[in-house]
Amino acid sequence: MLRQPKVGAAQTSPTLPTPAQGVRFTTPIVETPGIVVLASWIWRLTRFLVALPFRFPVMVSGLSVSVAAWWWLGWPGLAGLWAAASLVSLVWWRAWPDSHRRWVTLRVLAWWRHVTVYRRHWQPVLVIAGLAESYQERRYLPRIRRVTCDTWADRVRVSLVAGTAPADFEHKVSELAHGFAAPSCRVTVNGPRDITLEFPRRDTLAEPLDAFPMTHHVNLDALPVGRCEDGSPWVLKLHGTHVLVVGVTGSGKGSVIWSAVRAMLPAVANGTAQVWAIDPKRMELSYGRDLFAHYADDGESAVALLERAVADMQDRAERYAGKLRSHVPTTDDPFVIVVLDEVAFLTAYHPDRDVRRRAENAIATLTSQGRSVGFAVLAALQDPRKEVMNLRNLFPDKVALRLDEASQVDMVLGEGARDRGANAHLIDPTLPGVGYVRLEGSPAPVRVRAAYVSDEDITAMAGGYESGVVSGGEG
Ligand SMILES: Nc1ncnc2c1ncn2[C@@H]1O[C@H](COP(=O)(O)OP(=O)(O)OP(=O)(O)O)[C@@H](O)[C@H]1O
Repeated sequence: MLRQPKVGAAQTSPTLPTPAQGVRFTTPIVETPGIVVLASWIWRLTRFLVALPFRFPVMVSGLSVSVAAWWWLGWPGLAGLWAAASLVSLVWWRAWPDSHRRWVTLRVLAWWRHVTVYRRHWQPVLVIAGLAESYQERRYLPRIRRVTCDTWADRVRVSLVAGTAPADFEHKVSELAHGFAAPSCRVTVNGPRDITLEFPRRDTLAEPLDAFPMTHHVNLDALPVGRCEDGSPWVLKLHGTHVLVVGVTGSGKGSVIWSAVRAMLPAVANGTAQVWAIDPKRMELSYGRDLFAHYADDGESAVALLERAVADMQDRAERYAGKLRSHVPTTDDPFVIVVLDEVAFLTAYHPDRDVRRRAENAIATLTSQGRSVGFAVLAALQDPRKEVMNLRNLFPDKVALRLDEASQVDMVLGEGARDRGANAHLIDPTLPGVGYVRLEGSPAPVRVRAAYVSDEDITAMAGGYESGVVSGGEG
């Protein structure tokens, strides 16, 4: 029989564990004398005033000079000083706009955003988002160390409360973005208890990008295919890797594939690269058929193409064995990129089991052995689930365009990508070509948009590469 507890034998409080002993010693409550409270306020004010010139040197010196001018020269002196400062700023802005933007405009903007947005809304947003911590009935908030601005985003450097982790912020990026009225939020870890929150001020990728001009220059390790959110070029490495582009229908997978093919054209034209294309939908790649060394559009011919690529790759590997450790594209041994539109057609949807099995074997062999001998696969896929495509981990580089479900983000970009702000499932359907990638050397996903290669561009490309080249231009 269960023992009934005696009335009053075990007293528990909701916040403290059950005491081990019957007699409890507690700290007496002592009222703080008024003089101590006052002294602490005076100390804090003095500390603030002493730190002010170090924290805001330009603002404090500007204010001090203005007060001095008013004190010694009166109102006309102050007006003259401000007129002279405005004139200098105007000349500076006209003559050296970049340095003016860096040293004046963006700094004033950062100060303004610090005061009117981040400091003002910091406490309510963090408390409501659940990022304020409580300990012994006191509330602790992460502290804003600094706000900086560049042309497109605000960066808020934050000191974390001891005992919390950057992951707490990574899980709340959506709340933070909405809380500070930004289109998105990204968390970067700088060091222990030191993170930066990046809030874009506007969507820099809202406008479609035209296809880049064709040039004579090509770098297979960095093909320009679009633009990153910060305005820098988005470059795709194809030589020495394999790339999987995932996105729902209409998300713009074709623009990534065509931008890559377009950027490769100089190498295709001089014979140091070949594009082998598989186009089960017969819509996406058939337009530029003349550009491809080999082309297949049904299950049998697609598998034959893949098996031929495997045979050529193995032949090359045999020739290189013991002599060469990496591939350099030449006309005898060109770089071969196998472009596979809707790879699931071959690996999951084709009615013939034998075709599915042979295709899967060939893709697995190419992706696991092709890198060092100059064979790469660039594949597009709509549904990243394992049942549909169980080879996705053989692709070292992946691009997540608009996806159906939140859970698919980590399937494509790897564990933790969604927590770090890669909200591919929330991409606006009116922005095809927008997606997230993980760039080399950085765990944080970057938002990108592929350039749009129109049907006319493809016709021009297929019609003759030389006629479309912009001489000397950069792609
Ligand atoms: N980068 C882009 N910029 C602007 N518009 C684009 C871009 N990419 C695609 N579009 C537009 O979106 C439409 C659908 O794109 P696309 O056919 O490439 O998508 P998809 O992902 O390949 O779809 P599916 O899987 O059905 O073939 C295109 O017809 C084009 O109008």
